[in-house]
Amino acid sequence: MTPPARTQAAIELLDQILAAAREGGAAADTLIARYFATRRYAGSKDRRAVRELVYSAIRAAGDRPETGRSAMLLVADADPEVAATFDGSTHAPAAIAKDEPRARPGVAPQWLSKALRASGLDGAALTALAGRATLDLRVNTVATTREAVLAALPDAEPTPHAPDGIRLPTGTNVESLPLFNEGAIEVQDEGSQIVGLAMQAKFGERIVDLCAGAGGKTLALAATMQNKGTILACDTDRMRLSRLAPRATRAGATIVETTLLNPTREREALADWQERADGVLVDAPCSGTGTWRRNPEARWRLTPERVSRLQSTQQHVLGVAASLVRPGGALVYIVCSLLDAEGTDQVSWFLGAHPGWKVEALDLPAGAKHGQGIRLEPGRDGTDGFFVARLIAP
Ligand SMILES: C[S@@+](CC[C@H](N)C(=O)[O-])C[C@H]1O[C@@H](n2cnc3c(N)ncnc32)[C@H](O)[C@@H]1O
Repeated sequence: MTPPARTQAAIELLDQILAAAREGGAAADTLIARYFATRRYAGSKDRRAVRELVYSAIRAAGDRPETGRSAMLLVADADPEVAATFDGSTHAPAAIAKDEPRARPGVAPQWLSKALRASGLDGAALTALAGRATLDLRVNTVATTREAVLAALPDAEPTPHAPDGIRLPTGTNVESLPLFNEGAIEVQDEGSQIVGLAMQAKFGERIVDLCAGAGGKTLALAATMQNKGTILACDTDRMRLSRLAPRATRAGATIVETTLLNPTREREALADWQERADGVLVDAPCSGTGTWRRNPEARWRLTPERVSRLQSTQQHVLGVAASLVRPGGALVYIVCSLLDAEGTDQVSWFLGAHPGWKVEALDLPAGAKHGQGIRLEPGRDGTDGFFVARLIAP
């Protein structure tokens, strides 16, 4: 593909991504994969270049743009080489017209930037939310050591904060590495590894991972527990939860059981666990404002109504979790969001609704105190954004 044809392909893809953001359709990565599945003439360099253009345009536009072209013009404004590809030739975008409208540049839609500022993020800390993510993995210490993995992977380096983390060059095909297939490594952002440490899971304990999804944090807990004890991994999403069992098998995490929950009827399925868990992890469904480095188009999908619905779900899940914790046991609340409405405010709500519970101070390898817990920020900590708090039952 010629450089102008790559720009045109990126514009077409952006139009599809915008439509999906408006209508709740597929994620950008899925749309990019589908686009190239039917365009065999595009080689790997073309795909990489188009993908890079698409993501640069997504990162540049704060509000959801009207058209893909208006977003790509932001990239052209910053890069003369891209501007030169708007030459009107065959398969190229039309020449840029004088005063042609651009998408609004910015970190996020205005209502969201305002809410993030009110949550204490401004300037570089705000801009970093839509920056670029590193490729981090967690070493499965049940199977091996970080030193052994670093010795086997010359391109890898230790992550700066997480004790079992390694970092690989972005774009590394992790699934093709023998260590991955042997269960020695799992892709997991360094921030996700760090907030999981707040559970302080110990050898032999009984832990519930209430919102386990495909088990990213479940597997880390199993490793911390040296694969001794019990972890009950639950979720309401059958598809996500079904991905956990094969991952656990690969990692040799034999202490993990799974339970599919019916939303609003979780307590029936968890009747045997009432007040019996040493710890309950609530990695709650959230707006994901801390993960825009990976899904920058998620900024265009969020609405105030959606945040408010998520807050209700978070409170509901926190209530279910509280009923499972034994007296003196711990509830760890995590969101990959930097909005106080989903983080520290939810802890305040919980303390008001559950008399006798106390917040316990956390000492984690990164992050800083924020309200009732600890916050990790992409700008300061180089991780995805997270809020985490640890609560102790009366
Ligand atoms: C942030 S994700 C979990 C990610 C996962 N813990 C990890 O480390 O990869 C939140 C999960 O909560 C689940 N969820 C939503 N409502 C729930 C409910 N009422 N009970 C349990 N899980 C729920 C979602 O399906 C989603 O998988």
